[in-house]
Amino acid sequence: MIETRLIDGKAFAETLRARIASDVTAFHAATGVKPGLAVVLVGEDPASSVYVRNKGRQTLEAGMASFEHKLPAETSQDEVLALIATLNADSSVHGILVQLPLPGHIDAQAVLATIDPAKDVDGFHVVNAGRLAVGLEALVPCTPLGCVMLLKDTLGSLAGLEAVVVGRSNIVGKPLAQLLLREDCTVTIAHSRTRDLPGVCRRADILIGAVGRPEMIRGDWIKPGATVIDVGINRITGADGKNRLVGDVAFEEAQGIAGAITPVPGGVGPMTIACLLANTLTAARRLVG
Ligand SMILES: NC(=O)C1=CN([C@@H]2O[C@H](COP(=O)(O)OP(=O)(O)OC[C@H]3O[C@@H](n4cnc5c(N)ncnc54)[C@H](OP(=O)(O)O)[C@@H]3O)[C@@H](O)[C@H]2O)C=CC1
Ligand SMILES: Nc1nc(=O)c2c([nH]1)NC[C@@H]1CN(c3ccc(C(=O)N[C@@H](CCC(=O)O)C(=O)O)cc3)C=[N+]21
Repeated sequence: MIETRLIDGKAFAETLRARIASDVTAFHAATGVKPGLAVVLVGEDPASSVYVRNKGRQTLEAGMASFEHKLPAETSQDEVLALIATLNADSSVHGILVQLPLPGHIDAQAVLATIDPAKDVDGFHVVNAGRLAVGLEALVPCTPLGCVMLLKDTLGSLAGLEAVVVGRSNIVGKPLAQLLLREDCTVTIAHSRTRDLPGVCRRADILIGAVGRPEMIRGDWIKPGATVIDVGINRITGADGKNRLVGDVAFEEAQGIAGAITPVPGGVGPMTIACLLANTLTAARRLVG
């Protein structure tokens, strides 16, 4: 039996936010500019509302300005594009985040393409995705960035390690695979058509769950001693009738097998917000020059 280490994303994120806050103070003193983050939320997704509220509070705590644009679900695509054009032109806004998913009548790719890549703190614009892919300086998606920070803190160098990323979305799986490649991992991206997923996962020194299926990754899919990063945020109703959050990994089963694992909540989620603030400061620095 292995003693499984808990990777405390919440504590790591608190330390990171404190460092960002002091960097913001120094940046403001040197330039007179307060970094500003604009968040655009279309419709009333309850999970998104929680995320937006947490982000807003932590943005202010970091000494940044927070601009929240909550639009009704029936807002037209043209209205959203017009708002983004206004934010692109607003010199007090250094970061723009459009909360996903958007309502079905809005083309998310068209919306993301309208964001000024220099203000694209989610790193979802094709310019930033392309720059990451070819190894140029880019704004990097927050969740993957947070995952790699936790991995490097836990393992030191990642060079040569076998990494398996389960999930290939543009917001998590694909950019995370790019970052792991940049860290010299040997990367496998698995998805819903992967054959023998348990066997593929068992090869991993670093196993990432980014699927969105509660506790799909079982204990016996984990190589003993592997480092497990659980990106999944799934709200389920427990046997007691109460709602709770679980990840994509069967956390209890992983105990005694994984070398280290992130919990849900308290793992990757808080890192996402901290990295969003870090990206906003980075964007402000580059925009102000
Ligand atoms: N902690 C955080 O900060 C964040 C957490 N999340 C959470 O991470 C999870 C993933 O999010 P996201 O990437 O947006 O999700 P998507 O739904 O966009 O992508 C899910 C991926 O998982 C794959 N998949 C689905 N079912 C299976 C299966 N049975 N076996 C293998 N692969 C499967 C899909 O494969 P295919 O492509 O073949 O369909 C797809 O590539 C969600 O729980 C989400 O809430 C997301 C963002 C931030
Ligand atoms: N444009 C865009 N960018 C995103 O980064 C983005 C998005 N859209 N849409 C939704 C997903 C999801 N997401 C989360 C971020 C933080 C927590 C988080 O802070 N979770 C905490 C608390 C969760 C709780 O208790 O409710 C935790 O896991 O400990 C969760 C989920 C970002 N996403």
